[in-house]
Amino acid sequence: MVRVAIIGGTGYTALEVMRLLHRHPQAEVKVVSSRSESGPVSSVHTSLSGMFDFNMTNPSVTEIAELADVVFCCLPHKASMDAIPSLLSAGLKVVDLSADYRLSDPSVYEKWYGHVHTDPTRLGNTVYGLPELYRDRIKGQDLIANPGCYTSTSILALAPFVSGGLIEPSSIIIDAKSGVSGAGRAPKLGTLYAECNESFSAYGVGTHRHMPEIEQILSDVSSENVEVLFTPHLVPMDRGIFATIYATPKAELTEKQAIESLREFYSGNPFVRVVSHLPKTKDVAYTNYCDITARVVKGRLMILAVLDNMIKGAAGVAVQNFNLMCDFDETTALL
Ligand SMILES: NC(=O)C1=CN([C@@H]2O[C@H](COP(=O)(O)OP(=O)(O)OC[C@H]3O[C@@H](n4cnc5c(N)ncnc54)[C@H](OP(=O)(O)O)[C@@H]3O)[C@@H](O)[C@H]2O)C=CC1
Ligand SMILES: CC(=O)N[C@@H](CCC(=O)OP(=O)(O)O)C(=O)O
Repeated sequence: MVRVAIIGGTGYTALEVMRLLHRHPQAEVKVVSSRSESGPVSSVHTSLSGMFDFNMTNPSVTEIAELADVVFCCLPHKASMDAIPSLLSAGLKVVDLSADYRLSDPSVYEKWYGHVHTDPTRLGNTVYGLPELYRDRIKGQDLIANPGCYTSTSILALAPFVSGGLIEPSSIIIDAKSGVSGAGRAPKLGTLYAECNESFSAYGVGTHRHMPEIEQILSDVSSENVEVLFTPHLVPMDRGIFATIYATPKAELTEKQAIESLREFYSGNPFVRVVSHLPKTKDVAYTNYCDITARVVKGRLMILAVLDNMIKGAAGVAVQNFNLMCDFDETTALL
């Protein structure tokens, strides 16, 4: 049995990690750490009643290392890189759900996140936890940088086409929409009910920090430098990401060929479903699936992809990475 600690216990992704690990036969959640709460886990996350009734605590790193083997670090970026070096030094394995270890260049991190990275030597040496692309590298690692929700949707949709050299690498436009839980549980003006309900807004136009993350990974799987225009939108629904992506094929491409390229690339990958219908966020809600299809319209390629931001976009892929790190079946607790 692998002993697990979860840090940032009151947050949304922590809740989803707990819900998934509850049915994991080889993992036991021993610690749920919180700065702000000390009562039973199930008093904060009432949907976990009867499942996690022990108290949240705020243990030291040494205490966590005595009680656990693997940490799911469910903190915001910046707080995460403050916590992770000492967790690793204490011999713990870590799945980091934040963005702190995803980018490989400290100066790119500083530019997009607006502060200096305090653990820069690990950037560029930490494996990006998208199993469909980096499965073999994830196995046996001590630290995994779990991908973002918009980024997973966009990268999974585009990887087959950029790696196959099928599209112009600077022609890509990603129009992405997220449910409100993507912004986390901490109260913010923009996610108050009266601000976002019955409203649909774009944000971070040209400045969103997921743009360099998408470009870094797509350039890594392609032989060319990939540049994208990425625009996120907030949609008044609880959960789900929908990405509509446009790109110019390098040579004539039929819809059948485009869908076939997706099918070939994801053959043997249990959590990417290449579908022929137009996918909906409800198709993947509460699941670890990413559903993708493609269309060719007026000679342009359109790729449409959906996933649940808190499962395949965060906690689900984190458990997938945990399974790979611990040499368990990748699908354990996820199907
Ligand atoms: N929500 C989503 O769909 C996705 C989230 N992510 C990433 O996962 C991470 C967690 O997200 P999510 O669960 O939604 O976030 P939440 O805001 O819901 O929860 C984060 C938790 O971290 C703790 N925390 C907050 N600020 C600090 C701080 N400054 N120092 C230490 N602890 C802090 C709090 O827990 P406590 O008070 O209990 O200590 C808080 O509840 C983030 O990095 C996020 O960007 C990634 C993909 C998708
Ligand atoms: C709706 C919403 O606010 N979404 C978040 C993205 C959440 C996520 O996946 O991001 P990280 O893990 O990279 O923090 C945002 O735009 O910042």
